[in-house]
Amino acid sequence: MSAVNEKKVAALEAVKYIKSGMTVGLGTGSTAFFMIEAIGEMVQKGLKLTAVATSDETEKLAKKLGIQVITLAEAKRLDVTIDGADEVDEDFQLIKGGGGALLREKIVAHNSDMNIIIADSSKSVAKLGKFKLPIETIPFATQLIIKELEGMKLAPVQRMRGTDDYKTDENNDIIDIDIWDTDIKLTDLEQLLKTIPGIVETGLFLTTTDLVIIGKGEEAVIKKR
Ligand SMILES: O=C[C@H](O)[C@H](O)[C@H](O)COP(=O)(O)O
Repeated sequence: MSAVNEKKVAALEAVKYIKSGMTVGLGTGSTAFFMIEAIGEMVQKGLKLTAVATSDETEKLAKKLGIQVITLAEAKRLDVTIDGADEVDEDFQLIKGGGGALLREKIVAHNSDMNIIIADSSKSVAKLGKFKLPIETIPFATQLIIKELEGMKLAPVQRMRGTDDYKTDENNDIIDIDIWDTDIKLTDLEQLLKTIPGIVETGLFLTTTDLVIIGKGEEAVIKKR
């Protein structure tokens, strides 16, 4: 079965956790797309909910499908957030941010009572780091941060869109780094990166995930923390 179908299988399983009256965090990306589409159909059929979007792209899609989008400040707290991931390991640790939405995604995850990650089977890994870890940086500091990360042997590469610097929804830069060979523990690496002024957030989501739903063939494999 194709990755696209596995994404859909996982998404359709995840939306079963949504109940009427909930405030739902909507993730970003090609897997989250199927979840948002399914929620749109549920809303069309009369389900009442409010949603907080993790990116401009998601907000646009949700509104188009008739989902009521509110701000995080209005929501105050979310019942459940459903989002994709670039990699997920057996300890519910993730790399996210392949689509550049990691900052708002991490804020929304932090403010949710439950976080469900949906992914196709290719995202499930024994060890994180084949996927380059995105980190979001303030443009003022980006070039110096790149130098610092080079010194840490993390092979930083600034993300580009054509010939321009890639910009996030918060108008920041993304640097993708290679953590595969690092012997620093992920929790220590996260802490270390966050001590560098100008690094706003990293794509390491180490503690927020409660439930992982992997589409494997026609089946949805559910893993609870
Ligand atoms: O910035 C993007 C998000 O973290 C996505 O959830 C992640 O990149 C996975 O995206 P996709 O479902 O398209 O593989």
